[in-house]
Amino acid sequence: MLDFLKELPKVELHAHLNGSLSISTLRDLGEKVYGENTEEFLELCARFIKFDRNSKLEECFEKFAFVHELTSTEKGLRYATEFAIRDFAQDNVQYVELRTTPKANSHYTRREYLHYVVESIRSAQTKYPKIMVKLLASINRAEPVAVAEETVSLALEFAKTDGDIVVGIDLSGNPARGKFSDFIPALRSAREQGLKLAIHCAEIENPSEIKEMLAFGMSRCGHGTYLSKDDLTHMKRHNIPVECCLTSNVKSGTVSSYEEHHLKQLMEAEAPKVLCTDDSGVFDTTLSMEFHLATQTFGLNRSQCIELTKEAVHHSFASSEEKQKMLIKLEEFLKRNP
Ligand SMILES: CNc1ncnc2c1ncn2[C@@H]1O[C@H](COP(=O)(O)O)[C@@H](O)[C@H]1O
Ligand SMILES: [Zn+2]
Repeated sequence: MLDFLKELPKVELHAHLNGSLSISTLRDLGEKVYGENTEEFLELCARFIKFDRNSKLEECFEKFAFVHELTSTEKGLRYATEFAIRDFAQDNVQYVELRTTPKANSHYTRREYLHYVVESIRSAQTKYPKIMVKLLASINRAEPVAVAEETVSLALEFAKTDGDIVVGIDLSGNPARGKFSDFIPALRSAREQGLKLAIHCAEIENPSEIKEMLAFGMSRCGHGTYLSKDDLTHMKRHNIPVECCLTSNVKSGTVSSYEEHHLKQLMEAEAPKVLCTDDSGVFDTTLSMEFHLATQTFGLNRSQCIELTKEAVHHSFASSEEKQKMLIKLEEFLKRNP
């Protein structure tokens, strides 16, 4: 089964750039950025992917500081983007929607951050022509609304010049921070001007915020862990897929075990869903492994894995021609693996 899943031309819709660098890629990046990997750096890499049974979501957000340091220069950021794409391509992901929070520091502005990422995506497309890459600009809800407004206006600007790559906005960051309603005007303006919205919703228990988010609407829902039965009916009626990230949820402690993952409820309710990695680096996983976990835990068979991939094609922010291309790749794969 794992071989079949590794070969499957998969579609990844929920991947944070700075969270998607595998441990060996972090070492590659360390060498590029610092010239060598010191013992101390290797120790930090090992600690980066370490979780214990009592790990909490809060700890994940502290972990990102380590990669953010590595990508705090133009060089680091460009390499990180290329390496993340390389890792997905190696796992036979045929389409990935990366998302990343534009940052500003002494080396770059938020506009330059996006520019470097978009340029690296373009050059990676030449180097790894089998994978198609899109980008969502992330709003970190722990940051001020003014930053969110700047992110939206930059995403709109890039959507004009690089509309084949920049397709939407993601709302993410520590769900215990910030107030969703404060971000509504920025998100609404993005949507009205043609950007798609993927929103981290119900990653933790917060019924009033979930209500606000569902009333506002979204193209896709990140995690959806604490959606009620009625909410699932809403998702089904409005054809909003839940981006399920099994390892992320279990390792960060928002779901207590794989068996209890809400993918089961989503399947039973026949509600839209997609399998994703979230942060394949931090959570030390791959999309193939996420599918494998789903087959092991919930008994999904090969054709259900294909159906899930088709659902991902359908819910991607790709153009209809691009979706058609993905489906053809799937058909070709099926012919080789009847
Ligand atoms: C574990 N569940 C999660 N829930 C919410 N937000 C998350 C996340 N995992 C990652 N991020 C968001 O993505 C950033 C890292 O990638 P970028 O620097 O943007 O490329 C994190 O700092 C956080 O804001
Ligand atoms: Zn996420």
